[in-house]
Amino acid sequence: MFSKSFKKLSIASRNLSTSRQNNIKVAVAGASGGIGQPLSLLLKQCPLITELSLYDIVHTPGVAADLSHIETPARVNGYMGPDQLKDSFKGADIIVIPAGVPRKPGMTRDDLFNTNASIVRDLAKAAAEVAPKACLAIISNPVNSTVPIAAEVFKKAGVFDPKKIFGVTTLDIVRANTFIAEAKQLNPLDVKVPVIGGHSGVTIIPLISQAKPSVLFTPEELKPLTVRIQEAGTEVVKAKAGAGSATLSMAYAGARFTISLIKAMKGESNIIECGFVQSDITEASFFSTPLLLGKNGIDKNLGIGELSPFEKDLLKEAIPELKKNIKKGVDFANRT
Ligand SMILES: NC(=O)c1ccc[n+]([C@@H]2O[C@H](COP(=O)([O-])OP(=O)(O)OC[C@H]3O[C@@H](n4cnc5c(N)ncnc54)[C@H](O)[C@@H]3O)[C@@H](O)[C@H]2O)c1
Ligand SMILES: O=C(O)C[C@H](O)C(=O)O
Repeated sequence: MFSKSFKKLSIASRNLSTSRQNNIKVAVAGASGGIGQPLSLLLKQCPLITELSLYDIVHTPGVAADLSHIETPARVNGYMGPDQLKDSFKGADIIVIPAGVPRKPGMTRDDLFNTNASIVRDLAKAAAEVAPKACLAIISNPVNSTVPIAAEVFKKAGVFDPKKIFGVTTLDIVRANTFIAEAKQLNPLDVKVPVIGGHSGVTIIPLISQAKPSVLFTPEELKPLTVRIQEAGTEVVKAKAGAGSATLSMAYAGARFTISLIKAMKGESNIIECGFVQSDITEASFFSTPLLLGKNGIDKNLGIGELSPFEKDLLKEAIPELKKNIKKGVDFANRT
């Protein structure tokens, strides 16, 4: 009798200590927003997450109370306002940042710089202080500049690890997969298209020549398809007519990227996602490529592979714009 209950107890405590080792805390900054709320909902559904920390300058108590009733393991805590920022990030394994203003029709992503640069800088400062080993997944636009800002902040604090700061470009891949599946009548779940470069206009470079399964387009088809992928964000901004930009598809893409990071952290092999990271693959010091993810962020940058002549031209056009966007972010971080 005694030995049976002792056995039960020791199994229970073994399970508890395994689950302690397996704790994954994800913080979302901007959690009350158009992206933040559905992203937090999708993350709450992920059984691998044990703590979901929701930070925003408004409304997080309500969002957290609402999500906390969902019957999944993640404990949900809401934090509101700058006084609670560091508590929300403390101990996080991953910090996802969709904080900041979205575009309205007629605006470029770069037009968001004046507002969003300082928001990302301040969030990165807090992360560098209380969660320097966390992976950062930055969604806030302009991604081509906000990622270099966060990296500079981490460098200044002496805690920069280039394997752990990512700009989330997953939505570009999701769109490329969807549009190509539509064009070729394939199941979108079977299509995988790498999209490299950055996350705005001509810096978005879909590598359709590397699509899996392999697909063929005439030059007359390839050009408009590429432009549609590059301008898909604007397509949504126009359709929303002043009510913001992509939120639901971005929440899906952000959750996909975050859950891939978690799976890799937990030792699952062959987890590959594109991400905008510090890079020496091209002349641009930050560049998105397929990345093999591991226990500590990037295991290996998989590079750009063989480009078609059409894609080489896209790359040539993207580099000057990317370099300009990156410099703007770096200069801002060093000035302020
Ligand atoms: N990377 C991508 O592919 C991609 C896709 C879509 C949108 N975005 C970008 O994501 C950002 C957010 O878009 P959205 O539609 O969710 O906007 P939104 O306005 O609906 O939500 C933004 C949220 O950020 C919060 N916020 C503002 N300042 C903050 C601060 N200092 N700290 C914490 N939270 C703060 C706001 O209170 C709000 O809840 C925009 O910059 C948008 O351009 C990026
Ligand atoms: O287009 C935008 O402004 C938002 C986002 O970057 C997107 O690609 O949908």
